[in-house]
Parts: sequence; C-alpha cells; structure tokens
Amino acid sequence: MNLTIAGTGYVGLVAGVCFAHVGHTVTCVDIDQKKVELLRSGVSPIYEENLEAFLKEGIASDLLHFTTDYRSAYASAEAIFIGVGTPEQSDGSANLKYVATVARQIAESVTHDCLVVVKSTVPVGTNDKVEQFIKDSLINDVCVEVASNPEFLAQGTAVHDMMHAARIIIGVESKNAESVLRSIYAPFNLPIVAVKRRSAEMSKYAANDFLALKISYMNDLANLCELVGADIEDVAKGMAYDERIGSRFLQAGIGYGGSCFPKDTKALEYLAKQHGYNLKTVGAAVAVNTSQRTVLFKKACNRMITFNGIKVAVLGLAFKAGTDDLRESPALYNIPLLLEQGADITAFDPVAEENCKKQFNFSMTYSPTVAETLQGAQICFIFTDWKEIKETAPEEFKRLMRTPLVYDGRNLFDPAAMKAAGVEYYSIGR
Ligand SMILES: NC(=O)C1=CN([C@@H]2O[C@H](COP(=O)(O)OP(=O)(O)OC[C@H]3O[C@@H](n4cnc5c(N)ncnc54)[C@H](O)[C@@H]3O)[C@@H](O)[C@H]2O)C=CC1
Ligand SMILES: O=C(O)[C@H]1O[C@H](OP(=O)(O)OP(=O)(O)OC[C@H]2O[C@@H](n3ccc(=O)[nH]c3=O)[C@H](O)[C@@H]2O)[C@H](O)[C@@H](O)[C@@H]1O
Repeated sequence: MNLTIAGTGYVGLVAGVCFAHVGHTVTCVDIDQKKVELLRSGVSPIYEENLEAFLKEGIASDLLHFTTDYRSAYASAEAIFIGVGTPEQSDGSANLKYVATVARQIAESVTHDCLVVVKSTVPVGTNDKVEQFIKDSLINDVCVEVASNPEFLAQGTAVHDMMHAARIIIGVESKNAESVLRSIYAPFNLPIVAVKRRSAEMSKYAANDFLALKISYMNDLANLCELVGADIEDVAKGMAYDERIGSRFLQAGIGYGGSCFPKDTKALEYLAKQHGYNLKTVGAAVAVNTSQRTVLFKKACNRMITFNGIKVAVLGLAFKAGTDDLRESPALYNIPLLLEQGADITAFDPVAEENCKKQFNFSMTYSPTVAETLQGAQICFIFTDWKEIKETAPEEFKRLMRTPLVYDGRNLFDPAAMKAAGVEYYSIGR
C-alpha cells in the first residue's frame, strides 16, 4: 500500500522503515530539513539496533522516501500515520499542537479518500477531535476517516519490537478502517486486537502506566527492604516465579525515565482530574518516582562531608541501556545536584555522550571508557545499566579509584563480590 508517515522520531521512523521492509511504499514527512537530508543519505539520526540497516534497505529498494513536502506526501496516500510528539505540558497534560498541525496539513492536502491513523500517544477522545477537525477543514471533496493505532515499542529494541510486537491494537469506528489497517499489518503476521477508538487510546496509557506502577512499587518496596534488612533482588526473584506477576519490570533502581512513562503517567492523571476523578494509583507511582531519582544522591550526602572538588565518576547518561536518548534520564537529575556542590565530574556513556554535549552545557569532562572514568575518582555513581559498566570487574573499581566508593542506581553488582574486592558499595534496596 501507499503509506505516509508524519514525523520521523522513534515511532515514525521505525514504523516507516518497518512498513517498507514488509513491502509497502512509504513516504516519511518531517519538518526538520536536516533530519530529512540525513535520512535520505541513509544515516539514522537516532541510535537503534538494525534501524540503519532497514533504512538503507528501504532506500535501495526505492520503497522508502523522505520529504519535507507534506502536500505531495499526503495528497494521494492510502493511509497517513501520525507519529509526531505529544510532550508533557507544565500542568501534566499532553501537548497536542503537533498532532493538530499535521491534521490541518492533511486536511489541506488530501486529494483522495484516505485513512488517518493516530500512532502518537494521545488522551482519550483525541481521535474523535482529529476526525472532526479534518472533516471541518477539508479543501477537497474526499472522505477521511481516523483510526487509533497506539505504538508499544521500547527504545533500544524499537525495530525488533515493531517487527515482533506482542499485539497490534487498532481502534476503529468502521469496517473500512478495520480492513485497511488489517491489510497494512497482514505481512507482520501478528495478533491484532480491534476495539473502539477510545478503548485503543486508553489501552496505550493503561499499559505504560501499569509498567510505571510496577517499577514504582518495586522502588517503594526497595526502600522498605533497606530499612528491614531484606534484599529487593531476592524479593523480585521470588515474585517472578508467579506467572500472575511475571518476571519483567520488577527491577528496582533509580526511577523510570524516558520520554514516555513520566509524561504518560501525568497525562492520565490529568485526564482523570479533568473528569473529576482522582487516579490514586498512578499519582502514587509518580510521587515514588520523583523521590526515587535522587535517592542515591541523598544516600551519598549522608556519607560525604562535601562534594566540593571531589572527583566524581558518572557511569551512564542515557535513560536506559541501548539508546542515546536522554529524555527524563535519572542522570540528568543528579548531575546538576553534584555540580551545584562543586563536584569535579568525569562521565561515561557509550552512545549518549554526543547528545549530552549537544543538549546540555554541563561543566564536566567526558571519557570514552569505564576505566578512564574511574581512574583517580573518589566516588562513582552508576545511572544506566550499560553492559560496558556491568562487565567491569569489582577489582577494577578498587584498582582504579582513589577511594573505591560506589553508588549503584541499577543494582548491577553483587554486594558480596564488591565487598570482597574491597569496594564500599551502596545500591538500591539491599
Ligand atoms: N519514543 C518512544 O519510544 C515511543 C513514543 N510513543 C509516542 O509516539 C509519539 C512520538 O514520539 P517520538 O517518536 O519519541 O517523538 P520524537 O520527538 O522523537 O519525534 C517527533 C518527530 O515529529 C516531527 N514533527 C513535528 N511536527 C511535524 C509535522 N507537522 N510534520 C511532520 N513531522 C513533524 C519532529 O520534527 C520529530 O522529528 C509520542 O506521542 C510518544 O508518546 C509511543 C511509543 C514509543
Ligand atoms: O510509550 C513508550 O514510549 C514506550 O515506553 C516504554 O518504553 P521505553 O520508555 O523506551 O523503555 P522501558 O524499557 O520501558 O524503560 C523505561 C524506564 O523504566 C526503567 N525500568 C524499566 C524496567 C524495570 O524493571 N525497571 C526500571 O527502572 C528503565 O531503566 C527506563 O528508565 C514501554 O516499555 C514501551 O512499551 C512504550 O511503547
């Protein structure tokens, strides 16, 4: 089919390359000229495993195109996927201005009947509004329907997640919309759950917020474990055997980050408030996460008399391993606190270093390896679960650091092994 994707971020670009991979003809539209030029040359602006290979394959087979010219891209598309951002606003609500702009551009441009598919995460009821808005603003006499198709990929495994999704949720109000979406997704051979649009929109928040709740619950318990002498890692191991609980997303740590859990929890809380309802569970997950982000720093403050002039090794900047994305990364909440206190920071991240330099003006040194970062450090903070950090032998912390004092926000090491190596080691919930 002839598809157009609005937005070439994590969601739009991954959808675009995967749709081309399964044989659709895809045009990706973005307002960012530089990004479009980069993509045309076969270079991905974001780091995701296999993304660049799929990108090059799509370009070579002439199935994948990139443009800033939305008019021609929307004019005759059979389906247009909206994958633009819906960032958090100061009151917690989702900012729908990018979605609204694309809706306006579609209404101005379409010359044939088409299905508009909202892939961006949007508050319940947004699809109805987008449909009404497009219908009210159409220039040509065509029929445009809107369907919801929330995306569940996770960064770091985005291409794999799209190609092997656990399910594809489609929110439709007509047989036609359902049949178009079923045809688009047929080559993926994945389970398709067809529901009404509002249920589809809610499913996305429901899934993300449930995962956020799971993490906050483990972090809350981890803090209690420390007080009562239990080990959250052992507790999680015991819980995971129960299939009703499942083994994933039980990892306690320094709080969830990323572009979605933080904003999607707040957006659902906001939606509930708008309807006069207090969504207490999600509110609690948000509160736990806010305090969890600085739990290590607070612990270290109890141990250190000052950070002024202290050589601090920061291991990990990205919000999780496998991505160069820094959005809402726990590291970003801790680095300013350390700098404010006069710390002399050297930071390591295998892929997010460039983004950090571009986006923040932190006065700190960057180092290309874990070993160089640790060299001469008086204290070390671990913020991301990169394999390069995890694979560092406990003895290396002892050998390289001036004082082997480690605060691990990801529980990457066995406390007994660290102790045996002569490292003073603090982690979460143990
Ligand atoms: N990042 C993720 O892992 C996931 C994100 N989502 C949701 O998907 C949506 C998109 O998220 P990301 O891909 O992370 O966003 P992003 O911020 O990485 O990318 C958005 C892209 O849209 C472009 N854009 C803005 N206005 C445009 C317009 N009028 N026409 C064409 N392009 C335009 C921007 O230049 C940017 O390249 C959000 O609603 C997010 O909540 C859902 C699942 C996973
Ligand atoms: O809507 C979205 O954007 C996406 O949000 C998350 O994906 P993502 O944010 O990329 O990454 P996750 O692997 O879910 O991790 C989110 C945060 O939680 C943290 N986390 C995760 C799991 C865990 O057990 N403990 C924990 O602290 C991670 O370190 C990270 O900071 C969801 O997993 C995706 O299904 C969803 O599509």
